[in-house]
Amino acid sequence: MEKQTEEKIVLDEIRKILEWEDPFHMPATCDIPCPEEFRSLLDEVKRLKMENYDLNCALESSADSIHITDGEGNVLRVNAVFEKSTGEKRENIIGRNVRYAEAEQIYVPSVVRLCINERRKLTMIQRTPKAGPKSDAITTSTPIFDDNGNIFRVISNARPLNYFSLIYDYFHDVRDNNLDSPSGIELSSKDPEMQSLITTAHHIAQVSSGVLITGESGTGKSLLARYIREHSSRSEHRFVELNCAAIPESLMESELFGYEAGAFTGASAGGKQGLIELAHHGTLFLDEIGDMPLSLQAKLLQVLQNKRITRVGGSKEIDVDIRIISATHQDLEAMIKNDQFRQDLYYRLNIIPLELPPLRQRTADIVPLTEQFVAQFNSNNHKEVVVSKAAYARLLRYNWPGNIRELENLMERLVATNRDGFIKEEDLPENIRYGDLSEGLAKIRERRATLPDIMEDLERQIIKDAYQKYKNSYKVAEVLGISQSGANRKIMKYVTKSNGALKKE
Ligand SMILES: Nc1ncnc2c1ncn2[C@@H]1O[C@H](COP(=O)(O)OP(=O)(O)OP(=O)(O)O)[C@@H](O)[C@H]1O
Repeated sequence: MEKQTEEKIVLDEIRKILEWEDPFHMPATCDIPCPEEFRSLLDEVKRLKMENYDLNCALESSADSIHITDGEGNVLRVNAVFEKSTGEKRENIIGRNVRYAEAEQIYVPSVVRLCINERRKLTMIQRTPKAGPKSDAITTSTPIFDDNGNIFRVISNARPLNYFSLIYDYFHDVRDNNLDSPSGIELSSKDPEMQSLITTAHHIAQVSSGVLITGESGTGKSLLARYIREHSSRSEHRFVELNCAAIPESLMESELFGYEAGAFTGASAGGKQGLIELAHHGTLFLDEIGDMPLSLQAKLLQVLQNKRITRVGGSKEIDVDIRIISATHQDLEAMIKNDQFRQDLYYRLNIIPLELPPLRQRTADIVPLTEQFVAQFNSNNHKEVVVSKAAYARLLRYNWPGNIRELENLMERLVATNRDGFIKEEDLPENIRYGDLSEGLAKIRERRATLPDIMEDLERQIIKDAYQKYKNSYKVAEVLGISQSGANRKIMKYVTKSNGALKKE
């Protein structure tokens, strides 16, 4: 056969394959009269057609909305879920730029646009004002680079937020207010000061400025740091934590900056990345920053200024992009006055100060937090313990020097050791039932109680306790060293009032 005729036959065949709608019944190529090399070309075209069919099926049957653009943000492809969730027909969006979609409120902000600007993979919540809040979706846009480092494609996939709430409901039975926290860090409060702090934390999560969290031990500084990270655009990247008080000074430098092979005796042969390097593009949480030695404070300041580090024993400078959240229970300003903390570093770290109030100033949160912990430990221990009203009253009066951690630990112990399903006043430790002298003094200082209030409180507890134990006023009088009539009067005052009539002795 003539070469030209052969080529025509093959070209016709290729056209047929490409136009074939039903991939399962593509034309057979074995009986086409042509040389072997052309036949294998036809087979390759068939294979590509089939592969394209598979990819289309994958795209169209994906549960996520899929959206593909070129490097300029011009939309090339979207799938059926995209059409369904945005209400936009594909022919209306394909060929247009993502800025059009933003201007038309189809999706805002365009994660593709931000991804092209920042030249990195981004995950963010993308709102869909035109289609309504039900279609707001968590969207990941991934840039694909060509050999010259230019963005060639941006592939985005999005899943509506209500999908995550379904999963949440499945595991937690009930929804609560904290679903906006993607990986489940919950921060809620009934205390107005704390509520405004949570709102601020939410807002400032988006910027990369340094945050300094202050507050007494156990107030939730680490939790707040994680919460900020979770709501930031860095949430896809690492959250690296260093407790400056928990690591010896001699190790802290290599821990933070890493080291090159053979930098010091005992250094591992291949060298090691430091925490700052590990946190590249992410968040570095420096807990107990007040314990960072002065020499390292100077080095940390350099990192913040130059955005570069050099490993211990190395000379190469490595670029780093980190956000630092630091926390302390110490008074850094006093430390600056005593030359224990560098003022210049303090200003760098403290661009956004967040002060966590102690639990004793967030009394509105004591009951909800107790309920939350009891529910959590009930579920861990397969129990259904509840807290009595009187016990709550005690918890509310206590000074909570150990803050939320103390409350959490106490509830863990009380639930685990509980036998009758009821946490009563007398199950609480003595310091909570009676308070201690310093608690009383603090209350007086803060004008939350007067001396007579505190004395009466103490007396009430002592009488109630003794009566509960001995069940009659004679014994109470004897044990407490008071007259029987005095004991009777006090029992009438403190026990009868709350318990109804005194039992006949
Ligand atoms: N708002 C909150 N809701 C529920 N649990 C909380 C809350 N805040 C703190 N906690 C819990 O209290 C405990 C102490 O919190 P965290 O470790 O964050 O405090 P901290 O201020 O960093 O303590 P430290 O100063 O000792 O490092 C943790 O177990 C944490 O999960």
